[in-house]
Amino acid sequence: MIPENSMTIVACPDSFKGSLGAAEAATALALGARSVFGPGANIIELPLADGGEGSLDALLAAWGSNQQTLSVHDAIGRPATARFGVSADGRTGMIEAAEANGLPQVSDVPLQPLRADSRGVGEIAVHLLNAGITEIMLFIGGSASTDGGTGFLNALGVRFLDAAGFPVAPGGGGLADIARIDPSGLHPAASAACWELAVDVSNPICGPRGAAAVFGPQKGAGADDVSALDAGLEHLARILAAQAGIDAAEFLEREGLGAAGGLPACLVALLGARTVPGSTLVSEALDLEGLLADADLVLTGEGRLDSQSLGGKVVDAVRRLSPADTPVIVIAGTVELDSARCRAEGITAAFSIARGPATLAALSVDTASLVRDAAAQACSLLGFSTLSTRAYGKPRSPRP
Ligand SMILES: Nc1ncnc2c1ncn2[C@@H]1O[C@H](COP(=O)(O)OP(=O)(O)O)[C@@H](O)[C@H]1O
Ligand SMILES: O=C(O)[C@H](O)COP(=O)(O)O
Repeated sequence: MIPENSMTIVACPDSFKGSLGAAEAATALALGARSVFGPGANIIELPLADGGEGSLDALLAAWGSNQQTLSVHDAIGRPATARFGVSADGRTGMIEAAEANGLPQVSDVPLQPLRADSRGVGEIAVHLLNAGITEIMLFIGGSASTDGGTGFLNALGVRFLDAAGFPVAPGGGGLADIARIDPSGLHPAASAACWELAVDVSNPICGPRGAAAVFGPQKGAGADDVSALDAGLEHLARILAAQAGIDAAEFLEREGLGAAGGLPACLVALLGARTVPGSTLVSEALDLEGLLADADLVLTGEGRLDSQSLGGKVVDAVRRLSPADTPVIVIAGTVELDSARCRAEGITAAFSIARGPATLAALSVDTASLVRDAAAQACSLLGFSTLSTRAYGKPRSPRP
């Protein structure tokens, strides 16, 4: 064991999708580091998320608060239970939208791409507003709905009416019938609240890269459904832009509005929500930059380290927020980036957990102990160079 009393190590991985949660991964990295640096090392476990699944757990862990649950409706209107969080000071509420409108929650029945809506997410928001919460963070993605956020706003009291003055059908299938949006019943605390919307994709609301064309098929939409949903979203976006005094052409092309079936569209136009990349909102909420500032070593990880990892995912946030002279080690199931690319991108080194040829199924069974061991291997080498030179080797990699 290499003793090092003053060393601070931050273990801040994403989950290994399908095989290990972020909290378990952080613990495995920490155990690996501890086995090398001993009990004196200050090891901070900080499970992270990129705004998708796991974001609620990451924030609850960091806030030290318990999850709460609420009876809501799932994407097809069935009773469901959704988790959400509230910060210890009671000011900030946190919603992981897929808890209510997630695709997995409705995969026990045939998918209903035209009917599915985001009402249940809005029901959580209403509960938070009723509790006096003034800041609401929404992590969206993995949704079953393509309704442009109309279900959400409807839960908050906004009415979407057809030409005859009747409420349109719920879901993306009703969007084309909207003639008028009536905000007169909007929850009284909604406009004054601060809405932060963490988007997991940068697609616009409609068009070939839009919510319906790109994500509709995974929600069960066939070609005709995609056309109907896309036309409905464009129609909605034009009405919203006109109502909110936003330039329609710019609104139709704005990045991120196509996340979670266009859910941001209504929130941005009617509630003034700010959209941010998911990993950015998680990092800000956890003060990742502040924690990394004091680190002597940063250990992170995820299932697969590839080019996508560098585009707004956890590893991207970690490498960008780590001080330039702090080693950043990635432990991953699959490492697609070679060493030159890693160094060029501000990752000191990346190691796969695989010790030899293995199937994903085999690696998945034992991921925690493999992560722990790979972390120990990396720490042994770093500890050796650190303690023998006291210069830490600081392999200067340019942070982008
Ligand atoms: N234990 C594991 N061993 C090897 N590869 C893994 C393991 N767990 C996940 N993966 C790989 O990582 C992929 C998921 O990547 P990940 O980085 O976790 O999620 P995402 O890319 O969605 O952020 C899986 O499809 C699989 O190929
Ligand atoms: O449509 C959605 O819910 C997402 O923004 C994209 O979904 P995915 O990240 O689960 O593919």
